[in-house]
Amino acid sequence: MNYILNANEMKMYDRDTSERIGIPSMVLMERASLGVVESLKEQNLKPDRILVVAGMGNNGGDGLAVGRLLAEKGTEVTFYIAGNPDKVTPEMRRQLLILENSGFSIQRKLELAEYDMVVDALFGIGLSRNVEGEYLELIREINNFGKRGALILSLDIPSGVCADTGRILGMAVRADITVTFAYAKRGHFLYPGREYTGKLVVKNIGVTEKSFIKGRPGAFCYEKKDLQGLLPKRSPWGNKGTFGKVLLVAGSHDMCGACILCGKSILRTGAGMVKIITPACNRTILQEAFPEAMLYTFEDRPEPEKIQKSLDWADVVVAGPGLSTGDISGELMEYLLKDKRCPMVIDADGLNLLAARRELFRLAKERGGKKLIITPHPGELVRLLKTDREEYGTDREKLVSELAGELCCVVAAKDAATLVVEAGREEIYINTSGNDGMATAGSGDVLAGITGGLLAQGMDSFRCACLSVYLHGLAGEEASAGKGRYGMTASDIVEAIPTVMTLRDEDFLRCQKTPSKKI
Ligand SMILES: NC(=O)C1=CN([C@@H]2O[C@H](COP(=O)(O)OP(=O)(O)OC[C@H]3O[C@@H](n4cnc5c(N)ncnc54)[C@H](O)[C@@H]3O)[C@@H](O)[C@H]2O)[C@@H](O)CC1
Ligand SMILES: Nc1ncnc2c1ncn2[C@@H]1O[C@H](COP(=O)(O)OP(=O)(O)O)[C@@H](O)[C@H]1O
Ligand SMILES: [K+]
Repeated sequence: MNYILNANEMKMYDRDTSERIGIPSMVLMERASLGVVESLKEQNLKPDRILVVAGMGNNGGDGLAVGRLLAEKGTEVTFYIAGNPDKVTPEMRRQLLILENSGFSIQRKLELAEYDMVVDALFGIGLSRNVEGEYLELIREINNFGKRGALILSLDIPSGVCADTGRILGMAVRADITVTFAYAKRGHFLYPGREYTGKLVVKNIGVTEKSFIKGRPGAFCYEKKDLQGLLPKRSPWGNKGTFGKVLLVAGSHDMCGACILCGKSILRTGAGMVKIITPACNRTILQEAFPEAMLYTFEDRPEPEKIQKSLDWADVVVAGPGLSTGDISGELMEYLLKDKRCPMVIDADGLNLLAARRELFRLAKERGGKKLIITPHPGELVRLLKTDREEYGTDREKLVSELAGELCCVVAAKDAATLVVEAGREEIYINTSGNDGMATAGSGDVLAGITGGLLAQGMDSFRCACLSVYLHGLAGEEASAGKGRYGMTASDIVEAIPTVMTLRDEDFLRCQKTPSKKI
């Protein structure tokens, strides 16, 4: 697990490290710059001629120090500074003095020569408003150097990207590599900032969790090395009942594929059994395409006793994929929501039904608590909140939290960077796995299946939703590695689930012994 910080958190921890713990900020700056040089070495990058574009803040200070360290190693460095000298920070002033004392010249007019690399040190996490005037021109120039073939290295965050939201404040540098310090920032992972960040490298500079005394970071993500501690334990003497029975209520006359994609994902994730409630027209195709599933198929309308019996059997309910929003589906959802015994995952048309019928929304809210996970895509989220896409674009995190609060549940708000939020929990999960190949029909059904499969193995709702989203993204990456982002389909994502959940035997055994991580 890794923390993802906003600008205020980073400033607070930087300050604590220098003022309370006592590591001088010039030392932190030197470590940051040494980290940048080290990361160039790690990536085998040996630029001969570089341009450093520095602002008057501490990000600029990092830039001058990086340039100085590279010059020591023989790189030809051109230093350029922008901004009002009256606003220079003490650390940046000191860096300027060091350069002056070392005999370097510093330009105030940009030299349009050829460079192998441009170091973007104009703004870091201190950017607080839209970029204008001289800065706008500079960012355009830096991007032009990039278009002409120079490698663009951003320090901490590409200048112009908002560290808290990933929004572009006027215009931003398009980096090839961003080296950030201590922890990744939200803007590195939230779009469009993620696209501008390029390859992200995080370097330790001496700021640690010891500085979290005034509050922990509000966001985190998972990494591959966490899987061992996160995957549900398997009992060696378990049977298919031990690993969970999932009731999948999905599919309709024209949508059978959703049952298959979702149902297969449930079993591929390790749950023991799946039973599908779906219209009779889907019976033959399901038996052929998905022989592992048990079925209750109905002709005109499902019998309440049969639904009841299925609910008695189930450990977890997944409802919605391909369900359609007709009256029969509405009735089915009502039965499912009224039975509050087992945890439930609602996706797709299940959510559209909640949005269209306030009574169902109310029933969902009543069963909330730890027992409900919803997985809306942006369109479903907007429908549920009766808002519009414009508001979604303005403050997505606020809307997702609002929805979690209203339904008292866990929301996995799907998007290119999926967020997971739980009602009453301050910490949010920001997903970092996956790629645009996953924007393909049925991909969401796979996520609903993974979530149901993990929930059936006894995971807590919030951790289950975070892990499901992460695994789903990893399976998407695996699918694109094989089929490419153009050609991959949701079925490829299903088939990739086992690969991303496979631990080497020794890791698997260790995973059984390590207690599950608390977050
Ligand atoms: N001890 C520390 O504080 C450390 C800080 N470090 C670096 O310091 C950076 C943060 O430094 P600062 O807080 O000085 O901030 P920045 O260097 O990011 O720049 C902020 C400066 O730009 C001005 N500004 C903000 N938005 C503007 C706009 N749109 N147009 C024009 N001017 C604008 C601000 O008023 C401020 O003077 C980090 O990103 C990181 O690179 C690192 O050296 C690690 C240690
Ligand atoms: N550009 C992207 N990068 C990463 N993940 C993506 C991207 N686009 C879509 N996804 C993921 O793909 C899934 C699409 O789900 P959804 O829209 O519900 O598809 P469907 O309705 O076709 O099943 C979501 O989990 C989403 O997070
Ligand atoms: K920068």
